[in-house]
Amino acid sequence: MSDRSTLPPTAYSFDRVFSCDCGTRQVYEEGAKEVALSVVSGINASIFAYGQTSSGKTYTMTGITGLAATDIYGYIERHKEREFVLKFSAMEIYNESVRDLLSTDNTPLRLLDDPDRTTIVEKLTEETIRNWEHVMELLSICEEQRQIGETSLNKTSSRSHQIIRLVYPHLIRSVRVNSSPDWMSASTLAASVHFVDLAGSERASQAMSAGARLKEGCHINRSLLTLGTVIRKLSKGRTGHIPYRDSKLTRILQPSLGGNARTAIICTMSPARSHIEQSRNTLLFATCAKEVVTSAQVNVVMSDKALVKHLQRELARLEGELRRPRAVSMNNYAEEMLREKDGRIQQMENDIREVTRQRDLARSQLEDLLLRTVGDDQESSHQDGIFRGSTSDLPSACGDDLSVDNSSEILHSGFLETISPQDYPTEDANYSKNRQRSSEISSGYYPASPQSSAGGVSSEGGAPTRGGGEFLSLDARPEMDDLCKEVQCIEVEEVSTIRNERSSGLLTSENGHGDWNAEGRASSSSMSRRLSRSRSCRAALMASSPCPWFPEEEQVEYTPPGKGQRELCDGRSIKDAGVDPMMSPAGWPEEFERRRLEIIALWHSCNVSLVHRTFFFLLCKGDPADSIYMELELRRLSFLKRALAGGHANNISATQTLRRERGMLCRQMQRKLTAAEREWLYRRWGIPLQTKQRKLQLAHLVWTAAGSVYHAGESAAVVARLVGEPDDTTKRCSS
Ligand SMILES: Nc1ncnc2c1ncn2[C@@H]1O[C@H](COP(=O)(O)OP(=O)(O)OP(=O)(O)O)[C@@H](O)[C@H]1O
Repeated sequence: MSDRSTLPPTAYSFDRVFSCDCGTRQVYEEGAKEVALSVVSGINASIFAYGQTSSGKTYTMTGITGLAATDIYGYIERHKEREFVLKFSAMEIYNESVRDLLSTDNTPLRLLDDPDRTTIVEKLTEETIRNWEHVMELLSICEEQRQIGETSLNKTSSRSHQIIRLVYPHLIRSVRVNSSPDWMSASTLAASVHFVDLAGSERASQAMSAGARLKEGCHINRSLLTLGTVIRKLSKGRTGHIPYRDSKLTRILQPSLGGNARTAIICTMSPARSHIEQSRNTLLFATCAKEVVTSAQVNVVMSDKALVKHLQRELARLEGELRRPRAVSMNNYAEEMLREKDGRIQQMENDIREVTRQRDLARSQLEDLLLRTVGDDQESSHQDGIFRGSTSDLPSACGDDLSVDNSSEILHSGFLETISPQDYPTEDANYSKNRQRSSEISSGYYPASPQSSAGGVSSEGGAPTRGGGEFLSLDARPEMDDLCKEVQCIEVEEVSTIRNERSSGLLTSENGHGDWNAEGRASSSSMSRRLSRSRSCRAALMASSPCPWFPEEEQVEYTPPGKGQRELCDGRSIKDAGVDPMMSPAGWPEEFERRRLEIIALWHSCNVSLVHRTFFFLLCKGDPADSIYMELELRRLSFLKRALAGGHANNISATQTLRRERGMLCRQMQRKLTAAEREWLYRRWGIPLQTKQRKLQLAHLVWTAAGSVYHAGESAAVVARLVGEPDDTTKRCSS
């Protein structure tokens, strides 16, 4: 008794079952066409015929191959937009040798493995199809070339496995590949369809083979046995080793059996009762084959050029994606930076415009002021017969009407006369007197310190001469000019002209204290304005200082801005001239002190020229009109400070200039001061007389305290003494 579980099933189910009288076309249409035409979509296809000898495999496959080829070619004809190449090749596996059916050369072909795990039949002929007739011609060639032999069952029994392959690479434009978001402008699909007519699967005994036929049968059965094993294993789920390589048939058909292909297996059977065993085997084979699952997919093949193009596009896309988030943030950052820069540039432009406007305004006011004061002075000199008077003459001869030139000169002569060797601190009486005097004079400017009064102005001191009051020697001038470059110059041609005019009697002073008028206003447009002169205007240019080197009369007397006195030299009101109209007269002294301290601190931090500091300091003494110049200076220095902080200005250069300037001061001490004067200065500045580098020390002491008005005044006095001369002072004090 046999075990029921080992018995073959009595019923089988398949996709299609065709009867004996069913035509090949129907088999093709219902069982093979769809699979065969997969190739035009880029999917590999395989159609097998399996069955015992003489069951009609060759008959069926010949028909199906022809019909499929016709349909494929027809499809190509209907789709002219596709560039295609249809290639035809055919081989047979006879006695485990692969032979090219399109070649007369019977040399067995080698099988090679390629990296895609497919098997390549080396040197297999591939015919490019020209037309449908060409396909038919090639099919007939294959039929003729195939090994056939007579068996007991089939006079023309196929003794080999025939594989006809149609390779269908074709170019398709605008297809979407692998659900990629990018449409490829062109892609090449490459697929092939195999038409496999297997040799008969009968047993040798049944075929009653002998001799050569028996040998053939052994090989045939070996291949079919391997095929059956592969199919059976694949039907169980691809676990374990699949023995594709055990036969050439399974090696070549590997992609069609369980890989990337749609496969149709047509099993043929003989209705004869005598073949029931073979029929059952065929049914079992078919049942297993039905369980095999393949993984067919569209095969996209690109040319190197297309591939490079595609990869470049893909690379650009990925780079773009990578860059996009950063680009967005970078763009935001860059935009923010640009906005900030634009804002700064705008601010700087506004500052420059404002500073330029105020500079021009101040310059014109100063020029007017100079015209008036110079004229005043010259007129006074003419009237009193004093062109460059001594300090002793000043109170009586000039009174309030000191000109800039004379005041500057007096500044120097006052120093030399006042700080004459006999007046030096060795003269204790004068020293004490001067201390007292200086304290009085320096009200509002200097702290009452012993030093501030040391060597004070000897306004009561007789009639000193101008001994030693020489100006810079010629060889020192270029150096000075160089160092004073940044001090803006007032062009004094006009002043000279006026001097000439005045000397010819065009301008006269009405009195020593009151207003000036221009008698020649009709002949001189520049002088046509009635120039009102106030003590405040004069003070703006007076080199007055609490320093003891300057006479008492030179000290600026603070004039609170008020009605009638808030008028500038050119007759404009302070408001018109840019002075803060909101500034109350009462608040100006405090504001003046605040601004002056601020300016001194900025000079220090910006390494501003000592000469510039000196003249500015000496010029701005608290007159309300000074607010213009001080505001201008503040803006200029603030701008410079920002530029230095931002690296837009050369601080090193400024430092070097400052160092050279101090060197110049050191040399000027030797040139312009007597030994006694120098000694007095050393004592005053606390420099031991035994020190070797006394002059250098002093030069490096001036203008070094950023927060002391007193120190600034002392420094200004020293520098003015060393570098100043009337004309230079006038020229360089535009700011
Ligand atoms: N459906 C059919 N209609 C008419 N004749 C058929 C049909 N199928 C097969 N034949 C005929 O049967 C004979 C054997 O067929 P075929 O050669 O195709 O068998 P086979 O399975 O290929 O045999 P083998 O394995 O020995 O090559 C042939 O003469 C063929 O013309």
